[in-house]
Amino acid sequence: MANRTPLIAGNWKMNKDHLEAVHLVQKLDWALKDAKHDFEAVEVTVLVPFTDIRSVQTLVDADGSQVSYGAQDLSAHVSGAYTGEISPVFLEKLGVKYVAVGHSERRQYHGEDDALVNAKTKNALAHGLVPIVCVGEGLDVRKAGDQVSYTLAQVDGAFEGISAEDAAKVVVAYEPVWAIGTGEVATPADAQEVNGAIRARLAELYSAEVADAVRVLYGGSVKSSSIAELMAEPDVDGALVGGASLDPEEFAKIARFQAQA
Ligand SMILES: O=C[C@H](O)COP(=O)(O)O
Repeated sequence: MANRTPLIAGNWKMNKDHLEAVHLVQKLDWALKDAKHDFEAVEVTVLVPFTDIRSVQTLVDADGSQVSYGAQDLSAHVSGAYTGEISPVFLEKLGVKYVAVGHSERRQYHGEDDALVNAKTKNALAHGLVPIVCVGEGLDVRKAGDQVSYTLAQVDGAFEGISAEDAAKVVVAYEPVWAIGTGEVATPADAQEVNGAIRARLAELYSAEVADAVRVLYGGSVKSSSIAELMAEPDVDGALVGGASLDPEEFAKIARFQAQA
């Protein structure tokens, strides 16, 4: 895995209000502290609903927690007449580190295309946020055997016009849509095939150094029982975890994949 620090990111999706968020982060923090989790070795973050961010920030600050927090989306704009949108400036002021961009649920239910994903990725980078750019194919594409070309086209779109310096900061999450929330995990070989192809494409678009720096996560029904074998693949640098991130003990186990007996 070269020198990349693995990242375990929990995407809560539209779950947990701001009070429940405090409890969940507190329990996660305790579980990780009990396990003497080495945050230098494996980074842990939670992507929470916008309305939870302030509460999570207060808790993390008060507890001196090393769990970072982030958002699940951001606007492609900075300010102005964009009703309902959230500026990266607001997120940055709340201490947000990571922001998911182009999650398949945004692409599917909100019509987000590669151009918008690209604009949001640029906006995040311009305001000191680390975008977690989500890519991945649906079942029809997988059945046709076109998962690599389909996903690489999304990568090309997301990175269009982004400098090498900025590209090296981006996190990419490969999430085959057929494995999201279905209990169906891609095999480690499936994940490696596409994650490896993403890294190779970054080397073509930029350089071997940039490709080597970018963390490429896997997402889709990740559990503590599947994380170790996924992480054993050379191009899987962590996980974007949905459902299992709502259970603090389970999520802490996923984050400690290296330490598990
Ligand atoms: O962002 C997370 C992914 O959509 C995976 O969700 P899941 O772990 O519930 O399948």
